[in-house]
Amino acid sequence: MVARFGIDDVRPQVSGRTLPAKAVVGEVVPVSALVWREGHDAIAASLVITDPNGEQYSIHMQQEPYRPDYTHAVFVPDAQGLWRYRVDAWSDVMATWRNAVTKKLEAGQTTEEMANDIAHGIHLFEAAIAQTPAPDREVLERAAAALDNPALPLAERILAGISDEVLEVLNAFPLRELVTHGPICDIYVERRDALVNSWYELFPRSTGGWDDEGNPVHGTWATTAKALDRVAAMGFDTVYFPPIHPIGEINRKGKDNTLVAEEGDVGSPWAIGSRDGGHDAFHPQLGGEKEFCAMLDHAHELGLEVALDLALQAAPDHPWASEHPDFFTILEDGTIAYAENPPKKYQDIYPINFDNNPEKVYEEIYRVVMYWVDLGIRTFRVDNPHTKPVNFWHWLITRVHETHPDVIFLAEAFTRPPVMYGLSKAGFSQSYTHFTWKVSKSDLIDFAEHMVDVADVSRPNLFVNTPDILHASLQYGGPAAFAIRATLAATMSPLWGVYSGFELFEGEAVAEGSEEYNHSEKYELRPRDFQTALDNGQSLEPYITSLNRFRKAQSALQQLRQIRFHHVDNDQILAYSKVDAISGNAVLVVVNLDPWNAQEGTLYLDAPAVGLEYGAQFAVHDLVTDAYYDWGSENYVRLAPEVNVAHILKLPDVAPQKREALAFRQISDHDYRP
Ligand SMILES: O=P(O)(O)O[C@H]1O[C@H](CO)[C@@H](O[C@H]2O[C@H](CO)[C@@H](O)[C@H](O)[C@H]2O)[C@H](O)[C@H]1O
Repeated sequence: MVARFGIDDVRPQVSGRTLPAKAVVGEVVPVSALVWREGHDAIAASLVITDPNGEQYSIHMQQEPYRPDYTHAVFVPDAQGLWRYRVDAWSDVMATWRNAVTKKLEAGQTTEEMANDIAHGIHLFEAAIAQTPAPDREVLERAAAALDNPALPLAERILAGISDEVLEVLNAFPLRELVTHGPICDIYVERRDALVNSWYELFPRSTGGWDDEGNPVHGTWATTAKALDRVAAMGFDTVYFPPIHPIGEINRKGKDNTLVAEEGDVGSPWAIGSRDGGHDAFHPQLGGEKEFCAMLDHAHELGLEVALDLALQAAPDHPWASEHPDFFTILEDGTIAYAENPPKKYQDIYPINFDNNPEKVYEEIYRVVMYWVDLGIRTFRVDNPHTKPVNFWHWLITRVHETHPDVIFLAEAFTRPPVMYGLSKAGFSQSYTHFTWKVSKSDLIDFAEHMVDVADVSRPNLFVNTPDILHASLQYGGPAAFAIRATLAATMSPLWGVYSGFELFEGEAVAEGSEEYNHSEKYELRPRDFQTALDNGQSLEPYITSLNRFRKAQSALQQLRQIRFHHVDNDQILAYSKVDAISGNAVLVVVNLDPWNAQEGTLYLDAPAVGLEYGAQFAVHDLVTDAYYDWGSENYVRLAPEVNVAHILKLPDVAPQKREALAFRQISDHDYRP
């Protein structure tokens, strides 16, 4: 249906409004729309918000000065749950009148010539007064009285009706005619940790240290608890454990992914299930529920959240294989096919067939998830979600959120963008990304700008490494490469992650051209001596701790919806700023992407992008070195990797009146989606 006024390209909206957009509590959510009408009369728009309790309020939307069809507003949800919003367009009769009388006055028209305008204005004020509560009403009453006073000079009468004071009241209590409702859009608001969080991955079984002969000892929940102290001290928020369940013995993998395990090989923890139990059981050497809960209590005391792995597959000796053969695909020869993620082969696991007996499979997985939720787990890292049906994930996440809306699901979806974003749309709170493979300046810029573009749909968790991904830049870049990647991940996105060993600069691949670690922890115990490395000054721990501290102190680094790149005349130096539209906090990050050589250049600051005037002179504070510099629009920068790979500069806070505009991403005419 064609309505009275045009309301197009309303954002955010996801999949034709069939799914909610994403936000978290306290996040600045920009809403925009194209709002238009015929002729020259004024049109205005309101953002009508409904919170999860059904309370409604409305925000006046701003028109872009030179493109009046483009309107925007921001709002900040303050509670978890499903929010709704709508853009309403309406005839702004007061603005139409203001525009007419201003022009006529400027053209020198007389009181007689403007008699109809004055009479019309008085009627409009009467209508506005009738709907405006005291004390604001009195502002309008005074203006109406002046307008209606023939003893006053014409200019004085008109100016009383168009004063800033009157405008302010009319913005708060607009006089709307021909109100046209836009479509209703949903926004699902999660807790803040879904957006702002730093993750650390460790294998609990590797926390046992060594015996007297120097052989690794299998970790327990008690040794894991001890390991958490260091993780918390580095400022991480979430510690993620690969699967903690019994590991299959049939087809168990040996060291470095060999297909035959030797005596004593511990196997891959993703090969879940054995005679000791399946997805709701503990690996017997780690300890049972009581010990696990003690570890969990300790984590919570440290302010750490524990994330578990949800890997929906089964070792051939998983209880499901005998109790629920209908969970799997039986081949013509009666065997079950092992799993693959081409070209990788997972000979030690069976993939689940979600279509054989969906009701039973779905319920069993829900039961497993709720077992862990009931023990106090609120975050799951989901293994390979892109190899399972998306409608299953939507069902599972929605069902879990019905009783536990605070549960966060991170999708390990290293896959094609439509699949990655499809999973996010279906309900995943966060997603792994292709960040590990983005190393050049241009790739990083494209990647980061794209993150902002899809912020309504997907929250990227930038892991610098994983047990599967040791990128070549870390294999050949030396310690500075680790510092560079950590800086980028920790400052580009409010979510970042580190897999253990990164701080020790572990960078040896199993083979030339491979991204697999040598002596991969996926197949053997890997205790680490973090303290000696730290004592010898051979650890990235202090820098990682600083990065996490900066992230907590600088709210600009806690938002995903805004990033601006600044030109540097050197392809090895990347500069970007981030601004928090609520506090005005602004940070500029300058990174040397070359781990081996000092790089220098001139940085041309896009001053308005950080709320400054062109040509402004100001002081910046380098959080990394604690140095202060005087900066302007052109700045010499030099970064030597053996000293520092980056400046993380605190800029002057953005003035309150400029903040909202910076939060709002300008839609270009090219970007217009009819
Ligand atoms: O397939 P991805 O690259 O996304 O990797 C994830 O899932 C894998 C399968 O669960 C997992 O692979 C590891 O466990 C397998 C099962 O035990 C084993 O066969 C593989 O050799 C081992 O790498 C991978 O670690 C996980 O991140």
